[in-house]
Amino acid sequence: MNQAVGLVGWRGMVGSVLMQRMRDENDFSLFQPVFFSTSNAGGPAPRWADGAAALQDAYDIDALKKLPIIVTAQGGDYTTAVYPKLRAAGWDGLWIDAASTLRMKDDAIIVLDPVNRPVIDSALQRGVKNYIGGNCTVSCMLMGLAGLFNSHLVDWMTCMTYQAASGGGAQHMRELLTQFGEINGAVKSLLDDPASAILEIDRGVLLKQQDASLAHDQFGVPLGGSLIPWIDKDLGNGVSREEWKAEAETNKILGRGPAFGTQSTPVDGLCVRIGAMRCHSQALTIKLARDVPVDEVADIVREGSKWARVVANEREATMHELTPVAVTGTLDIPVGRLRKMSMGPEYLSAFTVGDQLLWGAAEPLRRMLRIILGEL
Ligand SMILES: NC(=O)C1=CN([C@@H]2O[C@H](COP(=O)(O)OP(=O)(O)OC[C@H]3O[C@@H](n4cnc5c(N)ncnc54)[C@H](OP(=O)(O)O)[C@@H]3O)[C@@H](O)[C@H]2O)C=CC1
Ligand SMILES: N[C@@H](CC(=O)OP(=O)(O)O)C(=O)O
Repeated sequence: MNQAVGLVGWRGMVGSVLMQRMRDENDFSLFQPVFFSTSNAGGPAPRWADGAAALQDAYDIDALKKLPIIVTAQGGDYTTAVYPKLRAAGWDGLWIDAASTLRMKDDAIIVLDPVNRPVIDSALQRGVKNYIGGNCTVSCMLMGLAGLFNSHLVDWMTCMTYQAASGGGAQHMRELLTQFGEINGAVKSLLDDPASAILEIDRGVLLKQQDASLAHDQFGVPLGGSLIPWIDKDLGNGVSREEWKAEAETNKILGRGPAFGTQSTPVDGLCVRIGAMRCHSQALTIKLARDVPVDEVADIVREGSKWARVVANEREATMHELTPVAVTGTLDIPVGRLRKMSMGPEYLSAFTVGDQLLWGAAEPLRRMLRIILGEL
């Protein structure tokens, strides 16, 4: 019989995308799933999981302990509450997790195998037990630029992000759409009248955005028709936690930095929430280690991973291929706007887009499970 694998958080937003990808790729033929729930122990397993037993209690350490592998997309609070107890109870299994809680721990690897398979393989050989998905923005960026990083062509990089509502979770996506709807409703009669003045419509929009009644429980402020240049916690030094992750996680994924006896590659920028649904986009300035012609850069990007796709730096291609609308629901990571900047021949601009629920969350986890099962 196949190995048993515990699945926690399978019905959440990230978990649902993960389950769909696993079904699409026939992953369930490789293991016996044991489904857990934090809210409905004893309830039925998902309808599509033929023959799976009833849901087990995701807080039951004895039940979890029986599994050699646990995959969780339940969230950081769950990991914080359960993981230490499980290890304290002597559990020696493999923990695959979407949450950031354990990411930077010394005994954890950040998984993004198309970029860092050697780091993963070496960890498995050493007996490392914790394999954690990276921050969505970092993972999507590296899936696009793996070629340049792994060729040691990046001296430093700035990333200015345009992050989707989904990064905050399902309720944030709903709130964004509710805001758009409320704003539209506030000026609908004016919009329907071709003779109305645009500045009157604009005033109506602003009034609604500034109205305390506009839905804002999740974001705290209006996002529809606006943006929020701060994501995640305030580290107290002018840097947001999302911005801090860029350098910390990029280097850890690549196996670089003092912990690996090498220098870190500086990666820094500003992280901004915008009104996109589930694709994170990033404008990058890359200081190349040497002057590499743009067509060579394009080849290196293309060869960096099977999913990186170079978009010609032309208006039509950019408008149709380098947007959240074009990328949502696909594993493609388009990289475009490749050109040398006026600062000099070693300064390269790039723009990339990635579905943050796929490469940014679910895909690295299911691939890690396949690696462990010897199927990738
Ligand atoms: N959102 C994102 O973009 C990313 C999130 N992550 C990480 O993944 C983890 C999970 O995030 P996310 O999937 O957004 O969280 P969700 O809030 O969508 O799901 C988490 C859990 O909430 C419970 N839940 C309660 N009500 C519902 C409902 N109506 N529908 C579905 N589930 C419900 C489920 O647990 P139960 O079945 O036990 O009741 C579910 O597993 C977090 O740690 C996050 O940091 C990582 C990368 C990106
Ligand atoms: N913080 C990310 C989403 C996320 O879950 O990131 P992390 O896995 O690093 O906590 C965003 O808001 O877009």
